[in-house]
Amino acid sequence: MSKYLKEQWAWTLFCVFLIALMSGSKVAAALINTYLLNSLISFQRNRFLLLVGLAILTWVIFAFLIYVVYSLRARLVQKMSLSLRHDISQQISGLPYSRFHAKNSDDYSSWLMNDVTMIENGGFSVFFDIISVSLDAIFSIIALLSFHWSLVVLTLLLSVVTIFAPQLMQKKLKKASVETSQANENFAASVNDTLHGFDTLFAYNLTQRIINHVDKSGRLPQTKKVQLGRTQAAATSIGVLANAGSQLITIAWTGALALARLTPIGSILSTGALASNVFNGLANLGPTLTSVKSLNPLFAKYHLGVDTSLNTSNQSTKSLADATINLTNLSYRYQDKIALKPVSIKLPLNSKVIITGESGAGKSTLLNILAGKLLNYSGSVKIAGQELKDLSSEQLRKTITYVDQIPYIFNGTIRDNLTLGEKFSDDAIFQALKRSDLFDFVMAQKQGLDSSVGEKGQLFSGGQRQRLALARGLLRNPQILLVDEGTNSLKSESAIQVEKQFLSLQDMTVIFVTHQLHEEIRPEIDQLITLA
Ligand SMILES: Nc1ncnc2c1ncn2[C@@H]1O[C@H](COP(=O)(O)OP(=O)(O)OP(=O)(O)O)[C@@H](O)[C@H]1O
Repeated sequence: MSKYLKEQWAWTLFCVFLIALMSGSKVAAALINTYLLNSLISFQRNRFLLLVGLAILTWVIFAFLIYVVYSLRARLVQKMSLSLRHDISQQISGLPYSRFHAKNSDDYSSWLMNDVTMIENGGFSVFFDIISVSLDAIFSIIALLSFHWSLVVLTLLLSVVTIFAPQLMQKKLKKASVETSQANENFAASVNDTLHGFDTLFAYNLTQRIINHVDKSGRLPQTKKVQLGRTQAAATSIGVLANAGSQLITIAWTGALALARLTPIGSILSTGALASNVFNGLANLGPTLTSVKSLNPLFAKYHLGVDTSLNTSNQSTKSLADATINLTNLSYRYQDKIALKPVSIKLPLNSKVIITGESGAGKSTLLNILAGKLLNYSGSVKIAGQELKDLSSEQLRKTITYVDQIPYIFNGTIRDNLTLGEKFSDDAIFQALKRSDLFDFVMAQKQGLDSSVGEKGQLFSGGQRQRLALARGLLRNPQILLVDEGTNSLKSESAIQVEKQFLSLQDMTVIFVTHQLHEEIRPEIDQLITLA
């Protein structure tokens, strides 16, 4: 966490300075009360009026500082959260393919949303709370010392009672909050399950089940929350009782000191409040420090050991000159399961290759290896004479483009989905759309390239989504284009047309995986590989 505080060190220091002023003015206001009463007792009217004015001024300054400190805190916390999110996303984006998929993508979203919110509330914000309560306690101790040393000793002794009294409920509180959190998790899982099944329930005219389910599964978390609320209320009552009792004892002791003429009588108005600052400060310090420390495992979780500078290392970033592919005894296994039996094939530059085979024969596995997703293969894959494992990821991306079997369509415009944020001219985009037979459809849209595709491309048909993904690949004009079942959603006639277009691409090696070989494209094929 210190990394993020250090990044904002100048503003953080300024904020700490303002918090010190805030604590100082709070304690000063309490001290003014002492002198107010003293001036009344000795009938000093002018001094009394002056002190009333000073008290008002101090409270106005205090209120103004609260506004400034809390606004600045909010800005600083947001800046730190932004930086933390940036670091986490940098770690995620630097993950190799297999490491990324070792986790569910929901886990990563949870890091970026839930965990960052937890750190924001339980770490960054709490840091300023710790400073604030500590300074309140320090200034109050100094003020008490100015009255009589015994008040400091008494306050510290009473602090022990105030700190430990609410802890009588600690065990019960812990149990109640674990049970509530568990009940919430179960509720969320159960609601998600029902909502994900909306289509099925709709098909059977049973969407009413959603209401019953939400009502029923929502009851337990409610009960647990009420229990938690009751335990929290009991802990608060005990805390308030201990605090008020301790304040009364302090006031009584101040009275005794005043009777013995050891402190001014007016101090009776301020020692209670000053002692309360110390009780609260010390009572809050322990739990807040624990809350900050409990975040350490979260920070450790994001350190995935990924060298995010890898992509910009001095490895070559040029595409390969002659992207001939040579596979020698290439095989792959998932743990003890063979996914691809050994194959040895040479695929010359610009050749048009179709890979077929039974389901499960390893067609997608072979493409995934060529796309650089599965690097722990056995045997050898050489591209332009270089082992695939040794190529930089940038070099690989510039040479090879992979079009997925189930392409992901982002919720944006047609242009966004094609360019993925990179710069391409409209002409290049149109060319790619023509090659994937989607040009006429896009032009018929009201806003052309800037028309929305809807969430996960739902405004497009399955075949159109696939053609959009093919156009995305073609736009990069790679030397090697890998297409996994790229036309399986298209009608036979359209599929043949798109496949022919692919196979006619002069300056590109095209490796096409398909279940169904259309006889019409056979003459265009240079190599037909059947995996067994
Ligand atoms: N992530 C994985 N973990 C374990 N086994 C896997 C994994 N992915 C694929 N396999 C297995 O590897 C074998 C080859 O799978 P692959 O997807 O390459 O076959 P395919 O020929 O493309 O099949 P299809 O034509 O049905 O898509 C299959 O037996 C499959 O069950």
